Amino acid sequence: MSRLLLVSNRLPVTVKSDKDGVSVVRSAGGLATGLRGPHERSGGVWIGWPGDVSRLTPPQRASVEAQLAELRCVPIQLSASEVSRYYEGYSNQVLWPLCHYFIERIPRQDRDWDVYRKVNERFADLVARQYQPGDTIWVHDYQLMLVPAFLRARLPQARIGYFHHIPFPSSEIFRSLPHRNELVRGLLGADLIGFHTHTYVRHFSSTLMRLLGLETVVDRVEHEGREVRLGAFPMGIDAQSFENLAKEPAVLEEVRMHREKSAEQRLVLGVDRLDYTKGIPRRLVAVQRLLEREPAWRGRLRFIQVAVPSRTGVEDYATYREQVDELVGRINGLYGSVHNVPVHYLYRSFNEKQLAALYRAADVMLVTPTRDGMNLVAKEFCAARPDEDGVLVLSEFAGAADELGDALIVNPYDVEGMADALETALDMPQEERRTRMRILRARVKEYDVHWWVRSFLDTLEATPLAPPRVEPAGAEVALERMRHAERLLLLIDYDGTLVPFAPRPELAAPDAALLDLLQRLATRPNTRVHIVSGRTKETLEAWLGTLPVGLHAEHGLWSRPAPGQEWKVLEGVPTDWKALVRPVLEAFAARVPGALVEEKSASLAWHYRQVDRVFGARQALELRLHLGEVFAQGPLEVLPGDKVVEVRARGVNKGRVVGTVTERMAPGTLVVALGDDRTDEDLFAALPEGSLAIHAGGKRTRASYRVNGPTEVRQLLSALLPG
Ligand SMILES: O=P(O)(O)OC[C@H]1O[C@H](O[C@H]2O[C@H](CO)[C@@H](O)[C@H](O)[C@H]2O)[C@H](O)[C@@H](O)[C@@H]1O
Ligand SMILES: O=c1ccn([C@@H]2O[C@H](COP(=O)(O)OP(=O)(O)O)[C@@H](O)[C@H]2O)c(=O)[nH]1
Repeated sequence: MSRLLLVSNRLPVTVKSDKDGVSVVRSAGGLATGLRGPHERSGGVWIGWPGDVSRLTPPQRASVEAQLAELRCVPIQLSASEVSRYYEGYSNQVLWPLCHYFIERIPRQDRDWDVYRKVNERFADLVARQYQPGDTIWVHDYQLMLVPAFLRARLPQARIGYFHHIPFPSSEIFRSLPHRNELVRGLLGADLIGFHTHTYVRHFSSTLMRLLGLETVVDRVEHEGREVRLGAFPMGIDAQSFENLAKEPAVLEEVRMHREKSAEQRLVLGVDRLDYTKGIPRRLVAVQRLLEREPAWRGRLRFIQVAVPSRTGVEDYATYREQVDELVGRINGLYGSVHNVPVHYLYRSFNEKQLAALYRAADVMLVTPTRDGMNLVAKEFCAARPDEDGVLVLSEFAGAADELGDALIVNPYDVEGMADALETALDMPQEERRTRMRILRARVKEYDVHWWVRSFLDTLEATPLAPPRVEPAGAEVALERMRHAERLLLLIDYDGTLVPFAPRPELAAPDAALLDLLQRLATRPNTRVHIVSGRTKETLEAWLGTLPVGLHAEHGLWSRPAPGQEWKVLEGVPTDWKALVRPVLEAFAARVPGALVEEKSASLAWHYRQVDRVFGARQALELRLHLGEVFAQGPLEVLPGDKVVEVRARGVNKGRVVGTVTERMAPGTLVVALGDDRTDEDLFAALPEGSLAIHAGGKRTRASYRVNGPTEVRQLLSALLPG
């Protein structure tokens, strides 16, 4: 088992200071419990912020550090201003509302981005200092979205996982963020990116497509020559511990007291941080609605709402608190009596034991956030019900709803519907309560926090490590070999390699500098140049025909080895299929604005560069599936290219060119191939041993060298020329 380096904003500890000195106490939460075992067993460390220790004296600080080291925790020191801008500012006032669909709550000026970025970089520096080869790094949550990419730059070979604990919103929401691309690229530094639900994975995939044009194939995305995996790992709780608590005599005694106080009443419970995502006001209004429309429930219902103070330094939370206070007052004013009030509002935090007692005492648990990444309270309630009683009313917008379908699922925006669900829950026959609770408990107990940790780490361990990436120094090495070769044979692709992509195929004509470069290369001593392209022979002839280079069109179907010579075609390549395929491509072009069909002598291409990214990618996939089904065993190949789907006769590929041009090659010739897309991989695969393959771009490739697109290709080729 490799050492596990855990990285989170907060360390799983609390630093307490009193008259007896300072002590570092472990946190009780489920996440800390679930991760502690693997972390300690692996001999790894946990890196994060220990909280504000600025008021401690130097000896107290030394004591804290020693205690942290004992717990295998490595603290990062954050100044008060960093906490206020990176944590309270960017994390909690920008990313939090954004991911929970509250864009209107984001401040108009985003002043804290720079600090967020800087603190993320500091985290990465600290992790890199702790890292030893073979370690596994697991970064947690939205406060640290840039850390994976910062780490990847520092530790190209490291195994890095990231888990997003809050919702990942629809791409339509995410794209409203000014620094959206940096954040998404930050996550892509990881080998595995985990979310609670498939919906969040789907949102992240479409964000990748919309913002960066990256396509997810099943659960994989290619980015900068690496494969990044995405997955849904619904987080669980320490179910056994809640069950045990709920059976403890002291807890059962507390349960008895809760129930005794409301012997004639039904107990309804809500437990949340006081956060605007938790849907507390609408929940209160739903309770009010039930009392309003069903007088029989008045005096017979006791709603305990625990609201844990949270982010009290952020203004929105203070306003929200006032709103909740006011509502509670209004409902109690309306439906309270001298003997009791319907809403018991407790603005404070409870420990797990006290919570277990409340959970076990409740008849109905209301968990109705408007958005929630998972919601652990819902799961804790089930775990704390070994009596198989109690009804869970759960918002469809909590991640937990994907797993807990046997709860009463409600839309938290539909107040009337919530009042109905509350009434259904209160009236539910015992047998139904038991059946539902049994199923809920089975799920919560099996897929607990230990399962979650294991399944994420197992997937991360099974993810192939990023292949060693040849950075620009690699191109330097290639250049040295080219310079020292006795003879050079250059096989160069055109679009995406020598010229950048243009909106339409006919707009990618060579510029004067490129023509000059190719002319000078082709007349360099002992150097031969061949252009190997998917283009038609007419286009290559028109654009490059006067140069002293070999031309190979339509992926090697046509070849013209030198100027003045005849174009030769591969014999026996069928073209009769075009009449069948053309109408299909045309139909797809007609329904996809911006798409176009290009006809070549023995192939057809469906282009979608000018189509909306997400729609284009989907249609391209549909077209490929459709053609694949129709022509499954036929004489055709359907090739995905760069914003193009090409259909051509099977067996015609750029690899064929290699055989003909190297046939009478003089000894001491170094063959060098340069290309950017899938069709160039055929060329690379066919190269004789000892050749150089250079990929231009960020895709996965069999080439051993990589440069960054046409500008760097041209620089590399120019460096072969004198002066
Ligand atoms: O083998 P290549 O030389 O790389 O040619 C591949 C295809 O290139 C052309 O399409 C691509 O370039 C166009 C101009 O920049 C761009 O508009 C299009 O989106 C790209 O896919 C060409 O039209 C195809 O026939 C070639 O097969
Ligand atoms: O008085 C309280 C109320 C809640 N919690 C804990 O806080 C966590 C809340 O997690 P959840 O996923 O429900 O919501 P979050 O607060 O993370 O948005 C749960 O584990 C609760 O047991 C607590 O310790 N004391």
